[in-house]
Amino acid sequence: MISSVKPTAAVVLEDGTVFFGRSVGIEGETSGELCFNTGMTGYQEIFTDPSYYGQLMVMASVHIGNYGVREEESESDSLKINGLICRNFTNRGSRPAMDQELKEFFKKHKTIAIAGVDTRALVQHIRDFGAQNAVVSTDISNLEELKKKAMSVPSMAGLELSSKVTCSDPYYYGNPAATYKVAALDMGIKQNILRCLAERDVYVKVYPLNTSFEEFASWPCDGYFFSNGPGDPAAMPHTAELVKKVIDLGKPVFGICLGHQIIGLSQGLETFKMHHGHRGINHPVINNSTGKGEITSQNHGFAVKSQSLPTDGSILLTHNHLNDNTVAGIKFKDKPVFSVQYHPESAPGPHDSRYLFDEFVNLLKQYKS
Ligand SMILES: NC(=O)CC[C@H](N)C(=O)O
Repeated sequence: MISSVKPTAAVVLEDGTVFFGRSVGIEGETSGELCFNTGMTGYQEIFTDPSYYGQLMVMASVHIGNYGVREEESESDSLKINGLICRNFTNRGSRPAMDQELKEFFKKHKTIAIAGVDTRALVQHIRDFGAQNAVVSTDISNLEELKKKAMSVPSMAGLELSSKVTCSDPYYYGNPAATYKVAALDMGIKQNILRCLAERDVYVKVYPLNTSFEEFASWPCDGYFFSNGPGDPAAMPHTAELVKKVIDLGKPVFGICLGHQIIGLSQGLETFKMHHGHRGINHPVINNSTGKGEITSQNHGFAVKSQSLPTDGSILLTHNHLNDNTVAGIKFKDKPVFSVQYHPESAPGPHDSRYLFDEFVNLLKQYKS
């Protein structure tokens, strides 16, 4: 135990390991896939990122809540994680610009948060034994029962979750008089992606996941965007079909994270579930054409298999993750299509990779002329 306070909550892993803590928000029980994020800042953006839907978030950073919440800095309209596990949870944030305490935010969105957990040991456990499911509960009277429940949580592999976080109707973002128009498929799109496009003179029409190809392709636009999102990309064959048809239209296409994975799947590439994924704001990536490194924001548990890239050079490996050499970016040789596994919009994280939005806009410009 790292706290002398009596435990009032626990995380029970499917392998039977138990970590104790105390409840800091609402009482109850929640479950999902355990993952950890190593970012030192940016908890609000992380907790509201729709790509985390279905996951229990362990924050490796020790202090959570110390700068409160500012609603307009959310990446979506609600908290998207299934539950929070942290070490120190601060009840009183100190930042003039905050508009509420993180605790209030968790209460408002009815999301369970527990603190006082030995998160260093828990992160090492996930790192050593891989991602696994767990239950978080504020009732710790029957740990055996919680373990059974943890074992029955559905595996993330094979789960389609985008439909839970996509918009219900199409909407527009940005300036209608902007120079460029882009149709975006919302698989769980982060706000900052829309801001990054709008800031570059792009007007975006955002479509729900279940949009037909005919409808998606009917808006007169200069290019297409496929967003980030939760779940297993291999569980979305209909979306891969739509993406393939869109790519065949010949207009510029850009994809981020889940969008990147589905662009890969649409061309016959394969994806796999990683041991414990990449989630943080200092992941090193190399741009293979410039030889330059970039420090990136990442959040993914699946990746494109490098061995599945075609040997004829029709799809180029533009970026690699420097820690494990996994595929971090691809580009089509003969089409204006490219995608990255990481988050150039950051939020949170460094801005090193914003140039990718500029490259997309350059393709839109070339296409228009
Ligand atoms: N941020 C994302 O788009 C995540 C993509 C996918 N759900 C994964 O975990 O790999």
